[in-house]
Amino acid sequence: MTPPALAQNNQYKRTLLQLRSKGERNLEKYIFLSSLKQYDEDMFYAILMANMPEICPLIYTPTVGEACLEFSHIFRKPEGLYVSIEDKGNIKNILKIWPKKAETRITVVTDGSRILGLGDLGVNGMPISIGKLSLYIAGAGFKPESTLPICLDLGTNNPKNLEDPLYLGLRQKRVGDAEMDAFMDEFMDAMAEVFPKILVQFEDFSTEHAFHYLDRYRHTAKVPVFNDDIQGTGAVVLSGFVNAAKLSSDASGRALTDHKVLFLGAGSAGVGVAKQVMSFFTLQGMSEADARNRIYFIDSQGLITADRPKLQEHKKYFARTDYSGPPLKGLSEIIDYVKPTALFGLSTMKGAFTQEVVEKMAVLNPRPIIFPLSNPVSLSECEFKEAIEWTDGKVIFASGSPFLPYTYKGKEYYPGQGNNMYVFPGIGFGGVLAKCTHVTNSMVENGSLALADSLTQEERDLGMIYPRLTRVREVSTQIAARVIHIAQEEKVDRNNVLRNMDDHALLEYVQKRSWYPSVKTT
Ligand SMILES: NC(=O)c1ccc[n+]([C@@H]2O[C@H](COP(=O)([O-])OP(=O)(O)OC[C@H]3O[C@@H](n4cnc5c(N)ncnc54)[C@H](O)[C@@H]3O)[C@@H](O)[C@H]2O)c1
Ligand SMILES: O=C(O)C[C@H](O)C(=O)O
Ligand SMILES: [Mg+2]
Repeated sequence: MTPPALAQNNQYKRTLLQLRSKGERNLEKYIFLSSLKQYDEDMFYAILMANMPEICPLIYTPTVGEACLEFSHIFRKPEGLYVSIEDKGNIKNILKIWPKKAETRITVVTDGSRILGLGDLGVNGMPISIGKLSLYIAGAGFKPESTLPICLDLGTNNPKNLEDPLYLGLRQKRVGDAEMDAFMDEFMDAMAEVFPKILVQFEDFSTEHAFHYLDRYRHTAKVPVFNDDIQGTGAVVLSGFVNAAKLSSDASGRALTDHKVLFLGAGSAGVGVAKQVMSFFTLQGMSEADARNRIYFIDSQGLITADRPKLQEHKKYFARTDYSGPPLKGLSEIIDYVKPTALFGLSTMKGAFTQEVVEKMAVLNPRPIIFPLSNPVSLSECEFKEAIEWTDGKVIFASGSPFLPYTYKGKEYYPGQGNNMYVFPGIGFGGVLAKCTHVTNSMVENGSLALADSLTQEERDLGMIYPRLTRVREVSTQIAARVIHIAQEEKVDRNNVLRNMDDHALLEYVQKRSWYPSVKTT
């Protein structure tokens, strides 16, 4: 008989106590949880799932950013697969080393070149792939053995890495584009051969490569592919905007079609979000051109206009053709010109939403929508507390990284977390269960709308625009079911068993296929 002191529930409480005894030392908590995952996976997921708001920021954003910065120093044991440029010509054999080939269904692949807003971290980006896959398991119900974290080592341009004697990756500068293309083509072919049932999520590639490889593979690869920073972020922000715009319009009396969105930051995330946010307008009957017209972009040089010489390809679509005055540079003057109802930050510029900027938004709008989405929290364009105080509690807020609720003038306010973690687990799970051949735009868009619809009345009454993190499994199930439905409509599904199921039956099917840890937490 198990002695009472070793009963599973006590071991759960004991492990939590050990974790919490580390106080504010979040990186140590990350290391503790990472070791726990390696020696008692069930306990790790039980703790994560039962304490999502507390543990998620430790294994994911923002602490995962610290873990990446320190990865070559805190590394204990490999948890994923590294594929290096030196493996070129032999990638298939490297992939075959992975022990659980038959079970593998989902991978997160990064090349470490743009980790959160922290820049090129090389193979120190591996914790991003690991953290995202932990959320695929806890958030959606993938079986742990079906997940494969991958970090590609194509060199690094970060001098800190190159000088660090403990750096785990290749000590060389990044290879050029032609060499990278050839490597990626071989890698993608090998992935399809070794893991024919896999769905590939690209993560934290630098902006040009993020767009390039999504375009290159999304229609042609033999396995389904999506880019989380472009499409996942687009989906999560569209969802938050759908709910925020209604709240804002209720206060202002403005039509939903009158919203205007100003973006600070025109990288893969900003442009990905804008493309998705366009469907907010087109779903209300606006033309593509009119929807695009509701969106303005600022990059490091100011308002993006079409007459700017040498404009990067991914910025051209949203470049304004209706402004011809002297270049507008400062955020504050651009707000005066645009008069936006919503301000989104994907700029990696800490504090860019200053008091002046936020107050201006509150003068223009009875309920301004302000989303500082840059990660980790140290790069957030503004803090929740600031946004509440500077708008006298009127702001509709979502940030990329988590903030705590804040009490202002006796009322408690809840920040939204506009982080792709709310959607990628459900989109991936739906895609894999449907055995989809491709991840289509409509699957992503509907995943987003399912998230927007998932708010409970209690959450709506509190003015929330995203569901509570404690409900992420339930919400991912709804997203996954909707994604399967759309995959069927678009005929990219291959799972005949699901074809005749109605929405209720699909939801039940997804629930039944979700994995849970066996450890009891209560
Ligand atoms: N919330 C989420 O779920 C989520 C998802 C993806 C990315 N992000 C975050 O978005 C940020 C951007 O990611 P990215 O891939 O687009 O990176 P990126 O580096 O390609 O883009 C940054 C953009 O910000 C602009 N910028 C830089 N300095 C500026 C300044 N002073 N003024 C105005 N614009 C400036 C750049 O010109 C560029 O257009 C990162 O912090 C990332 O963590 C958040
Ligand atoms: O990793 C995150 O927290 C979100 C996003 O994918 C990012 O790159 O910032
Ligand atoms: Mg990312």
